[in-house]
Amino acid sequence: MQHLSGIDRARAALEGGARLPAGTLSPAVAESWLRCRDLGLDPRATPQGGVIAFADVNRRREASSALRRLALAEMQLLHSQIAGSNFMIALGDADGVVLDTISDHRFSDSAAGRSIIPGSIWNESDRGTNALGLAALRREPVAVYGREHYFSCHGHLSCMAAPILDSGGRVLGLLDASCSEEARQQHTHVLVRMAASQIENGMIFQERTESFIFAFHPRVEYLDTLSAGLLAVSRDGEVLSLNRPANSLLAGLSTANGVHFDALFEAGFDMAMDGLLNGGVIRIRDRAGSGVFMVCRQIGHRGSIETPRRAGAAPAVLASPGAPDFVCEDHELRRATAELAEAVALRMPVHVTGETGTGKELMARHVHALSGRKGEFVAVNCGAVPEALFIAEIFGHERGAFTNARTEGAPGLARTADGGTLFLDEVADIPPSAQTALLRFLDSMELRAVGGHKTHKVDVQIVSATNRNLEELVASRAFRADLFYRLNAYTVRLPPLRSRSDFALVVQHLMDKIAPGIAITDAAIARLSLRNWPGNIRELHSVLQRALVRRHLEFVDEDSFADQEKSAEDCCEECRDHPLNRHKCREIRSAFRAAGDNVSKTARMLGLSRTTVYKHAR
Ligand SMILES: Nc1ncnc2c1ncn2[C@@H]1O[C@H](COP(=O)(O)OP(=O)(O)OP(=O)(O)O)[C@@H](O)[C@H]1O
Repeated sequence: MQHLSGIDRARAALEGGARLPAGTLSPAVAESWLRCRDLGLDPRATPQGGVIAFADVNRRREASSALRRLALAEMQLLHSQIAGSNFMIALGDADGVVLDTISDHRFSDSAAGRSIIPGSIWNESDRGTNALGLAALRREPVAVYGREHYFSCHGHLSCMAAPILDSGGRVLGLLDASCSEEARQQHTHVLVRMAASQIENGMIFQERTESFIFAFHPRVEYLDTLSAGLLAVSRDGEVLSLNRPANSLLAGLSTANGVHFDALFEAGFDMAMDGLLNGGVIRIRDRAGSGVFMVCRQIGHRGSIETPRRAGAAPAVLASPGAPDFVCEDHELRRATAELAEAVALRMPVHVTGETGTGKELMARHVHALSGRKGEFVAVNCGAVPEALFIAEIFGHERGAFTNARTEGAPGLARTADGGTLFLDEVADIPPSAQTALLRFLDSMELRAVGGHKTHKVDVQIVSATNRNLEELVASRAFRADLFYRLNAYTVRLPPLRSRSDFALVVQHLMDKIAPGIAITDAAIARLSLRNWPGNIRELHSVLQRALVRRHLEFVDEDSFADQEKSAEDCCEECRDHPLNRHKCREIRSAFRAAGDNVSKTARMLGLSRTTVYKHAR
C-alpha cells in the first residue's frame, strides 16, 4: 500500500507541475519523468500518432534481419513460457520502433494490445516514460509498472524490457514483455533478460563463424549457463567480440577493440589453444589474477564453407530433394531468397507475394522441401472456402457439430499438416471472422475443433501467398494488421516475368521440362522477352507448348509464335487469356477499325456503351 500512496503523491506532483517527492520513484523513472517534463510533454494528454508506415517497418525489419532471425525464435520460446498469462512479447529496433509482436489473444484485443503493434514508436520522447524507450536510453533492463508510465493513459500497462547489445555496448534492439497492470509477474522480468542475453550470445555465433568462440567462468558448472563469458577470437588470437558477462568478468582489464588474448590471460594464446582444441576444459588466470575455467564452443574455420550465403551467392536453380526446381538466377530473386533456409530453420512463417503465375505455390513447395519436414504439404485456397465453413475446414469439426452432410467430423487441414507445411494460398481472402482465429492459432500453434473441447498442439511450417496488396487491405482495415505482421515474418517477393533478368534461363528450364532435348533459338527467346506476360511463367509455359505443337516437336524458332501473336493482337490484353471473351473482343476491335477508330460510332454500330468499346479498343 505504501508503494501505491507513494505513486499517488508522485503522480499528483507530476500532473500538478510540482516538484517530485523524494524516494517515491526509482531513480530511473524519476529522471525519465523529469526529461519528459522538460520536453514539454503533458502527462494527462494522449501521445500523438506514433506509428510509422508499412514500407518503413519492412525497411527496418530488413536492416535488423540478423537480429530478427534469432529474436523471433527466442520470442516464441518466451511466449510459450509465459503463455496464458495475458502477455505480449515485442521486439523493437534500436530506435524503439516495434518490429514484431507475439501476443496472447486477450491482450492483443485490449486497448493496450492495440497500442503495441509493429510500426509503433515507443521511444521516450514520443511516448514518455516506458520500458522499451527507457531500456534503449539506459542500455540496461528496465521495468515500468502501471502509473510509473509518464502518460496517465498508459497507466494500465506493465512493461519489462531488456536491450540487446552488441559487443561494443551499442543497442541492436529491445525485447519487451507487456501485460495489463494487474497481470504482472516478477519472474517475467527475469525471463526477458535471459532471452535478451541468449540473443546477444546467438549474435556472436552468427556473426563470427570464422572465429574460435571460448566460454569462461570462475566456476566450472557455470560454463553452460548465460552467466558464462563468451569470447570470439581470431585464428591469430585477436579478441573480436565479447558478450556482456565476459566484459564484467574481465572488469578492470582493457577489452577494447583488437585486444589480444595474451593481454587478457596469463597463459598465452598458443598454450591455451593446445588444451582447448583437445576438447577439454582448461583452467587459466586472467591478467587481474583471477582463475577461470575455459572451454572451446566453436572451432573457427577458414574460407567460406559455412559462411552465411550473401545475396548474389545463391545458385541459379533452387533445388531441394522432393521439390520441383525453382529457377532463381534473377538478382532480385536471389536477394529475396538468400536467407530463406535460415528463416525456415527457425520456423519463421514465410509470406510469398507476386503476380499470378510467378511461382508462389512452387516457392511454397520449395519451403516445405527446405524444412525437411516429413509431414504433408497441405494447400488451402483461402478464397475458395465459404466464410461459414472456413474455421471448420482449417481447425476441424467434431462429429455432430454440423447438421448437414458434414455430420461425420473431420480433423481439419491444420492437423493434417502437423509435422509438415500449411500453405495458405490467396491469404488476402481469409474471411474477417476467421482472421482472429488464425492469429490465435499462429501465436500458440494450438487449435480446437468446432464443437470440440480438447485443444491440440501442432507443429507446422506456415507459408502464405497472395497476389493482392495486403498492405492496402490492412490500411483499409479489411485485413488485420497483427495477422499481416505475423504472416510476413519472412517475405519473398517474386518479380514478374517481364522484369526478370534470368528470362532466358526460365525459358530454357521450361523447354527442358516440356520437351527435353528440343532446341529453342536465341532469336525466339529474344522475341519472347519483348512481351508483357500478364500471366507470367504459367503463360510462358502454354505459349511454349503451343509453339512446340506448331513445329511438330522438332524445334522452336521466332516464327513459331506468329499465329499466337496475331491472335493476341486481335484482342485486348485483358481478354487474351479468356477464351470466352476473345470472340466478342475481336468483333469490337474489327468494328472499331471499320469505323475509322471512332469510339462513339463503334458504340452506336454495335449497340454498346462507349466505355465498353474503349476498354476493348485500347
Ligand atoms: N522459378 C520458377 N522456375 C520454374 N518454374 C516455375 C517458376 N516459377 C513458376 N514456375 C512454373 O510456373 C507455373 C505457375 O506457378 P505457380 O502455380 O506456382 O504460380 P502462382 O504464383 O502460385 O500462381 P497463382 O497466383 O495464379 O496461383 C507452374 O507450372 C510452375 O511450375
